[in-house]
Amino acid sequence: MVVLSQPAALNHFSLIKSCKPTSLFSGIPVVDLSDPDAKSQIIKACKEYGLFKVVNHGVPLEFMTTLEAQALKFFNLPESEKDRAGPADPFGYGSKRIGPNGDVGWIEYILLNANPEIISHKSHSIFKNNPEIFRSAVEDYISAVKKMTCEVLEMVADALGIDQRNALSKLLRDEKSDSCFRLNYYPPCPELQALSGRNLIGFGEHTDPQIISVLRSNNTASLQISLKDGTWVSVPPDQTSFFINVGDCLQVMTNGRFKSVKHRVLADTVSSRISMIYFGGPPLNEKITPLASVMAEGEESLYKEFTWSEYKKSAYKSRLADYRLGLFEKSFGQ
Ligand SMILES: C=C1C[C@]23C[C@@]1(O)CC[C@H]2[C@@]12CC[C@H](O)[C@@](C)(C(=O)O1)[C@H]2[C@@H]3C(=O)O
Ligand SMILES: O=C(O)CCC(=O)C(=O)O
Ligand SMILES: [Fe+2]
Repeated sequence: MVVLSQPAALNHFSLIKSCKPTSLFSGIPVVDLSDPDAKSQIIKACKEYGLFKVVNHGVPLEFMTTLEAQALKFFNLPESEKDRAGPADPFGYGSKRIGPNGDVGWIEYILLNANPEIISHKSHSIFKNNPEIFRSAVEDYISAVKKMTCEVLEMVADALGIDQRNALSKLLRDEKSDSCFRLNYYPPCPELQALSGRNLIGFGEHTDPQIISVLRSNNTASLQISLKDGTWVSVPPDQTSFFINVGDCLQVMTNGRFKSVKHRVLADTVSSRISMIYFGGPPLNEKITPLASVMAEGEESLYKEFTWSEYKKSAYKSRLADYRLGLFEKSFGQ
């Protein structure tokens, strides 16, 4: 038997993986939201990649940099202080463990309900021991990103020929919208150098369960997506833009036309990564089913009927890399 020796910091085997070297992918679609043709470019990107970058998005740069600085301040606190805002069950501060079913990553994070009333609540566990400026940076950022996301969803609805332009955006604007927000911090891991050829998993491969996810990160090229042919490629970072990806619900609502993209993050030896992601989700009781106007005549839904609450419950019983939509697919011809 060959025993691989491993630095103590990495004594969790499932953090280490040998991933094929990836190249920086130059094909990520870039959509200028002020371009009159933006909506058709978005549709094309959602079908081909399930991910695109947006520029001219209207979110003030200052909101991104202020939140990044506040988040770094938090992640640089002593562990004992950060732990006062944990554990993540699912909301709160978490370290290494992702979700309730044994997934791990080289990561620290804060997961929050994105509802403005919950964030502004005085006794919020994350903010009660942290400066007020942190809370207001989160509030400003989420509200601007949510507005931009709703505009993008309105362009999507328009381009899909849906009568009601707000058919998708109203799910995020609903006061019962089950959206969440995540601040991820991936510390550098110098010990990784000793493990030549192997990689350290920051956030393992998965798809996002919600409708849409909007990510902003610092300048690290550690986010990867899986292309249609299964090849993993690295997403060239851009700290002034957003990367928007299709979630499982939007895949279902377009009856599989849009792809919920598989993605992951690998940690680095020298650079730390910080990312902030808004996950736009529907109210819990919302039925997730293909939108009538996207369906061709006689086309059947590829999926069984379910509510977001049912899907979410099932997602929280799954492991990160599981193909969660599989349980909800109709099996034809069997
Ligand atoms: C392992 C898990 C973590 C996760 C819930 C799950 O059981 C499966 C989906 C995971 C995910 C991925 C996207 C988002 O980061 C997230 C908040 C979500 O809604 O689904 C996480 C969940 C989590 O970290 O709690
Ligand atoms: O941190 C990142 O860049 C991506 C993390 C992610 O995919 C997630 O939180 O769902
Ligand atoms: Fe994700």
